[in-house]
Amino acid sequence: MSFLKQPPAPARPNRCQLFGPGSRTALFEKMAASAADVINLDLEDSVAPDDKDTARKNIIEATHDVDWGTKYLSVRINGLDTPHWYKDVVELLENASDRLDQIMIPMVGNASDIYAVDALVTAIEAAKGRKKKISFEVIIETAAGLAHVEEIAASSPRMQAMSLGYADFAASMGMATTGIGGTQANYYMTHEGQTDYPDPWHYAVSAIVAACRTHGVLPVDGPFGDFSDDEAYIAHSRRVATLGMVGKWAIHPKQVKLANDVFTPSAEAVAEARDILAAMEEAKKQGLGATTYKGKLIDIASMKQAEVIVKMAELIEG
Ligand SMILES: C[C@H](C(=O)SCCNC(=O)CCNC(=O)[C@H](O)C(C)(C)COP(=O)(O)OP(=O)(O)OC[C@H]1O[C@@H](n2cnc3c(N)ncnc32)[C@H](O)[C@@H]1OP(=O)(O)O)[C@@H](O)C(=O)O
Ligand SMILES: [Mg+2]
Repeated sequence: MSFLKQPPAPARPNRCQLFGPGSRTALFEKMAASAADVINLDLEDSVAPDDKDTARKNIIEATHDVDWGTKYLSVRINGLDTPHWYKDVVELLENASDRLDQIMIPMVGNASDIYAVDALVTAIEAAKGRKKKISFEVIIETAAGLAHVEEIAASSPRMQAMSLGYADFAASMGMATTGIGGTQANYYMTHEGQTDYPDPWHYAVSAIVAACRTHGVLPVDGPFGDFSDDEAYIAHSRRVATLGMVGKWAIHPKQVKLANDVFTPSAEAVAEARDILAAMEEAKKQGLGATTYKGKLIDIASMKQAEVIVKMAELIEG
């Protein structure tokens, strides 16, 4: 291991982040009753420009009036290139109840964006005597955000999670698609009559996971727009879970179970991980650093892989 230690990510389940517009108050109780670990009340893209002030008032009231149970309650503010964001932060932090856990900052391009929000949040917390320090999550959804992903992950002790925002990311990168995540019809390879569809998002997902794991931040996958296609949502979730992400957004309640199923280690996976740890304990007693499990090599690195799965399962079991 390098002398540079990899800090642990926040020890809380983050399998699914259910989004809902702050302008649709009828959804709030349904969101609170869902099985999502995280709730994202939205002031940005799902709220029309004329509804921003009403949505902000609705969300502030919902932090007082709705029972959010044990969910992690996050509010997505507007981007720092808009005339709304400072009002989002000031009015939320001056009026929302202590139930508010987190602010989601969209369209982040560099660490200075986070510095600006952190300075404003810190001042209001002090002025209002807020007890609970607000955590941050960000969306990587621009070319600049991806180019500066590591400085963003390291930008504030408040940073807890980082998501990939597919629609804005595709637009910012100039990608020839209007799809929000998933397989893209024109991103294919052919060989001797066979057609294969590789993953056009692979680099962005891996870059976010690497930056997050280096700085102890939760890597999360963003939206999947076609909520009629469960199979594609599951396939996309399995790919990003394999690459190290801990959860995915739901833009419709039917996606919550799909995400929870993929990002909750299966009983078989946990049992196998525990078997691997037991086999390595046995090997250690015999002075061995490597042994076999089901005919395959396992060694000290396999223990770290197995510990990831066991720790996640124990975190979710609570
Ligand atoms: C694109 C990137 C993003 O920013 S994504 C995040 C921002 N977008 C959102 O927050 C959208 C959230 N979803 C919705 O607003 C709605 O789900 C919908 C507009 C997609 C569909 O609404 P509707 O037609 O009302 O859905 P149904 O009739 O199918 O609803 C069935 C049932 O579920 C209830 N419902 C609907 N949505 C939600 C929800 N989000 N949470 C909880 N419950 C919900 C609905 O009321 C019905 O309930 P009922 O059965 O009791 O009637 C972009 O930024 C990027 O960069 O990537
Ligand atoms: Mg966006």
